[in-house]
Amino acid sequence: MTDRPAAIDIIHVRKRFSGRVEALRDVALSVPAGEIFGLLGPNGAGKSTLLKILLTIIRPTSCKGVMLGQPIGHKKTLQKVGYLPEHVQFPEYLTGRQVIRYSAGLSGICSKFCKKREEELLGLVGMNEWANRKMRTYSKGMKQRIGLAQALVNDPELVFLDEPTDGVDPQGRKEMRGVLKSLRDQGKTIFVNSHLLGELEMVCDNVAILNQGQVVKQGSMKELTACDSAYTIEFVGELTSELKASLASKSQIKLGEQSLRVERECAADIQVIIDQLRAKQVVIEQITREKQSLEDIFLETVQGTKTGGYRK
Ligand SMILES: Nc1ncnc2c1ncn2[C@@H]1O[C@H](COP(=O)(O)OP(=O)(O)OP(=O)(O)O)[C@@H](O)[C@H]1O
Repeated sequence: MTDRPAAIDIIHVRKRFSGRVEALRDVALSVPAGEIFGLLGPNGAGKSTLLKILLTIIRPTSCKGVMLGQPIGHKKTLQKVGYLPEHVQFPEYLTGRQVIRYSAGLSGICSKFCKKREEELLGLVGMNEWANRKMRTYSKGMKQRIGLAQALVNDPELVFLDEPTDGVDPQGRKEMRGVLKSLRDQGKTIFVNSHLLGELEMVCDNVAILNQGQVVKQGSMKELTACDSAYTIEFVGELTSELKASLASKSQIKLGEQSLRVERECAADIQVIIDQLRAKQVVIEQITREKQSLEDIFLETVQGTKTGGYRK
């Protein structure tokens, strides 16, 4: 986690539903302000329940902490918050533009500013062209885009997005990532719930993994994915048998056909290895840092399985 002040800092969050389902068991989370935070977890982990507690949609069994400097549940703070629910539904007889206008009205935005805001938001989510068509004619991805626009209508400091890219095509997902990054650049905090790990990996600064109602891992994307890292040096040319033997003698170095994999503990030796290769006129094509994918970390944490690393 970074040293930024927390937009959300919570401890002892518990939720037991009446059917005795323990959806959250003593959750503690810290979400740095001005960053993109991803909450991931398998189905039923408790992600939506946590979001709904923060938004006061459901009552926690216990919850301590603050959101935007105020205790959780402080109603006025919610005026600075935006929310895109999972499976968002809007009246089918409204157009996309009308949905945004309606949300602006609910947020108390005066009609003078409403028109300008409407245009800005439609542009931001790429829906200008279809703004005057009715919701019933929209694809799932288009509905999600309008859902995102309505979540931003009050220019929130903190935005909660529950599965925002559900049903959105690859182009739309790319655009959505662009929107999230531009919101972060404006200093906003974005809290995304998702099980699309690849999506989160591309956009999040920090993540937490929730499993069976408990946070099982939390940290910056950089810290988490850097574990087990190694370097791969790709080269063109023949290694002399003497150099091969010298490299192979080190257990942290694995020699491939035209590549070398150097474990992280041996990273300080990389410069020496590069010098050795160059001295033998071996051309170095590229040096890449290997890291764990979010999927590896997720599977390792949640299921105790591992699928192997990938390069970046
Ligand atoms: N209103 C409710 N009454 C009883 N149990 C509930 C209620 N809402 C959720 N639950 C249960 O709480 C647990 C957590 O559900 P939640 O919807 O928060 O999970 P999730 O991580 O968001 O899952 P998904 O990824 O499938 O959306 C699940 O076991 C769910 O069945």
